[in-house]
Amino acid sequence: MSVAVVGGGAWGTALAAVAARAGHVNLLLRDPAVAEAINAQRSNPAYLPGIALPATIRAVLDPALALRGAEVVLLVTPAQTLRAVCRTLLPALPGDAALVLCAKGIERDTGLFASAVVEAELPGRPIAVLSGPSFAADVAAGLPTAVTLAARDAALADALARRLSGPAFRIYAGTDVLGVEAGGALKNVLAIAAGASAGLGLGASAQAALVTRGFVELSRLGEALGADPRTLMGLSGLGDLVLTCSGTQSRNFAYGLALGRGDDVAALKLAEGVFSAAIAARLARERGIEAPIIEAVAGILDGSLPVADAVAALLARPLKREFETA
Ligand SMILES: NC(=O)C1=CN([C@@H]2O[C@H](COP(=O)(O)OP(=O)(O)OC[C@H]3O[C@@H](n4cnc5c(N)ncnc54)[C@H](OP(=O)(O)O)[C@@H]3O)[C@@H](O)[C@H]2O)C=CC1
Ligand SMILES: O=C(CO)COP(=O)(O)O
Repeated sequence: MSVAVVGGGAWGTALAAVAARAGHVNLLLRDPAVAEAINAQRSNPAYLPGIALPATIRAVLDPALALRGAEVVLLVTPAQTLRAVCRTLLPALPGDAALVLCAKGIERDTGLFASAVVEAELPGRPIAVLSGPSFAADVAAGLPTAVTLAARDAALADALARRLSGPAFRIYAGTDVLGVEAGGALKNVLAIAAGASAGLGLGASAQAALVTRGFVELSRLGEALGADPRTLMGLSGLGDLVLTCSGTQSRNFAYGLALGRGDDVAALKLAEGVFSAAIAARLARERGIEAPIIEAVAGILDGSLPVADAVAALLARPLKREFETA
């Protein structure tokens, strides 16, 4: 299967590097300087400095050139850009190409996950989602990584998992599209909370409590949205939550850390949780799901809740059972 990747940031470049080990890959991006660096120097200094890329990646600026003959197209731009990117690609997209959606977020104006956005913009296309605990730099460097790829069509998921896996990049196939998307989007919001806790110096015990109670919120909301609990317990849910809450290699954690320390966040890298927090809180509220950590992150980000007050509010919640027994 011939592969094209849309988005030459950290994750698009890393996924292109894996896919290019099994054959030529076109990488569509929009910055001529990055394209030149990839094609001439086999590196992406803007997004993955110091990592050597395979010669079988060709960086391309023209969608028609990049997508010609593509059987699999990975969409790897930020979640809020997905709708516009679909519209840009439409004229050049081969009719039967399978689309693999790699962004982790919720469209903030609509509350839709990536698959629903793409189904609306490019109806009738074969769609899969890829998510899981995987830092781009680790994947591009060939370090062992495992992620999930889900498509409603199980045979498609299996075929894509085989094509896109690499010697150290293991893709587990599944069919729970919504579950994979929910875990990927919600863990980013929770990682901001974990980072803020670290920035406030609340200690390792608080961190563990936040991750654990955060997972309860991810599970409750994910299940209310239709996710299979086993998916939420898997790589794209619990697995990615643990990774993203583990330290500053995560941009979402780093963003929360800066908030907790009272530092300026303006120049920080992409943190998808910033864009998903308010809509995640709204989705929870609409379904009557208690999600105090997600609510707190949304309040901190919209400026209505000072970070210290968020901690006080979480600690002031009434004591209750950890879970209800039958
Ligand atoms: N980095 C990681 O470790 C992982 C990231 N992800 C997810 O992948 C998605 C992308 O992240 P990542 O690659 O890291 O982000 P980066 O910030 O590293 O790169 C974003 C890329 O998207 C491009 N882009 C941004 N806006 C548009 C637009 N409107 N139209 C076309 N291209 C656009 C940028 O182009 P330009 O340079 O021209 O601005 C850049 O190439 C996110 O949802 C993230 O959560 C998932 C797993 C791991
Ligand atoms: O999704 C990721 C790891 O699985 C990357 O996390 P950040 O976007 O927080 O860096």
